Amino acid sequence: METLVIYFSQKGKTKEAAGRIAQLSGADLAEIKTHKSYRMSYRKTVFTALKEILLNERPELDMEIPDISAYDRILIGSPIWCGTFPNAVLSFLDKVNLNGKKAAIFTTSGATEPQKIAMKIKKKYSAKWCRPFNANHATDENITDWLK
Ligand SMILES: Cc1cc2nc3c(=O)[nH]c(=O)nc-3n(C[C@H](O)[C@H](O)[C@H](O)COP(=O)(O)O)c2cc1C
Repeated sequence: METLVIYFSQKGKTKEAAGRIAQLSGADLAEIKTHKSYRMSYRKTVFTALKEILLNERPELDMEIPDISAYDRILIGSPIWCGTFPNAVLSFLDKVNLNGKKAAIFTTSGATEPQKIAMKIKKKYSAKWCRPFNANHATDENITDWLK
């Protein structure tokens, strides 16, 4: 099965999880990059994230959109910001067609679990959605189990 792991990460935790998931699944790995930089303090990130959520913004992407048609399975990784996905991830999801693809989300967070976000994403974007995965403290065994 051809798999793409695509992730957004501000501080590197999701990036690290994405790298391990890609390695263990033999997937291609790509990063969601935005024109605007999120290199900012925690406080400013909270402010920025809330503004983007409230205004339903879609930060402009600064990346080549991978050719989704080349993949059977898309694994989307993201930190949880203010209980949801950073809007940059929605900018990406708006640009691709996951219809008919197996897809799943994985998250890193302080504590929030990915299930509620997964429900929201499932309602908005059509795909064959699989079980979401909390990548906080995930061992290789946890990842391999999830990938089955
Ligand atoms: C703006 C902002 C909002 C956050 N909101 C939440 C939250 O609602 N729930 C939670 O458990 N963690 C929250 N966190 C913590 C991040 O999800 C966590 O640190 C994540 O692993 C960061 O991933 P990264 O290193 O890939 O950027 C938030 C962090 C930031 C910067």
